[in-house]
Amino acid sequence: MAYTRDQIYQVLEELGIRNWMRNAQVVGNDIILDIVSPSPAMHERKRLEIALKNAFKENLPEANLTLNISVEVEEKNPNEIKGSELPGVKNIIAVASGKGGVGKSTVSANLAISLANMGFKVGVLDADIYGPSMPIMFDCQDARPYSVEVNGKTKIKPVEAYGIKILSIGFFADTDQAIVWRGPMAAKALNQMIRDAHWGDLDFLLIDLPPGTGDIHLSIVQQVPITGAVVVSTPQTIALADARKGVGMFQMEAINVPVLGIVENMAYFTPEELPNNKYYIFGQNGAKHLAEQISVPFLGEIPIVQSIREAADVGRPAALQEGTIVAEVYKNIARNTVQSLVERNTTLPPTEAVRITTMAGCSAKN
Ligand SMILES: Nc1ncnc2c1ncn2[C@@H]1O[C@H](COP(=O)(O)OP(=O)(O)OP(=O)(O)O)[C@@H](O)[C@H]1O
Repeated sequence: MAYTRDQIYQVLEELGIRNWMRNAQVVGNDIILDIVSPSPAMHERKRLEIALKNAFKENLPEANLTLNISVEVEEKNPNEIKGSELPGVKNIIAVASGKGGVGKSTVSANLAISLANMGFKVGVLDADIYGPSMPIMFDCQDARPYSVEVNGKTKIKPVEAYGIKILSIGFFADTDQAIVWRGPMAAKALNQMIRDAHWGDLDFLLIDLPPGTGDIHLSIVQQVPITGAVVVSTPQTIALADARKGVGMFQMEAINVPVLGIVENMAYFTPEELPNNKYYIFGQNGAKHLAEQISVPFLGEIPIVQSIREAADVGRPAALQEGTIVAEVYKNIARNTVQSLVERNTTLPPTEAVRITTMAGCSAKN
């Protein structure tokens, strides 16, 4: 069987690394590929090699593949924004955690509501392919996104709940199906949700990432120009170790996404009958200290509150209950996030930063 160049491009396209190819020679089944890795790190080149071999084995099973992977590190502007911009979307914030179950999705949902309460136009992309929770948290499990014609192209119209535009893999595939997807397939589905969506005008698109530091993360940071990342952790030592890795991933030379800050979730518990008592179940100030140690902003702490869990389960994020202590806590984190973002945006064209400055009532520190 003779493979074509187009088939090779297709495989690279699906992996999101089409532009890393420098040369391809195809003679019948023999394929020789020259690929450049943007990272000099050995383990990343190894990971790239494995991903390529697996993808070719799956898509072009007869191919005799020879891979020449070299390193080509671009000179980077520290404030560079990667990927092509999403039309109408001004800031893209990735919400990440190293460890699973620390409350990343709950923080994403409530941060979205708090930003909307501040007057921003907000969207949420649930990229947690293996455990999409936004449909439940926004009480729209049964919703299905419509398609709309935009400039002659068919686009996906995000579902809307509480004024937030939402897209989740949960709207398209049942969770069991999504779980068995391999990296490139999941990445492709995500890319489609990002690129083929008609988000309209958004001040913020929050991307709720899966826990950990894996292929999905790499794929997203390559596909979209992420303005900054928020990392969520509990104060517990094992969660902090993973949060540190999460921050490290964004700060890697090849990824280079500014970290807007760390949020400490489940910081303490206060029983209703003892409102002045604080019990530091997972340890005290762990995430705050981590933020200080690695010199990233600390965005705030969220206590363990039963109503936060209940609100998530009934699909009405707790931040919607304006005037409550919980809503204030999230509002404070939203303000600190915007503040951090404004500081990050000072190096972008002034109109962007000025616009956000005016709307949030926050200003950049000089
Ligand atoms: N501050 C809080 N107080 C009480 N319960 C909370 C709080 N934050 C999160 N929870 C609850 O903890 C559980 C885990 O939260 P969530 O699903 O947001 O975590 P996650 O980090 O996104 O998980 P995953 O690893 O599955 O993506 C949920 O039941 C949620 O309702």
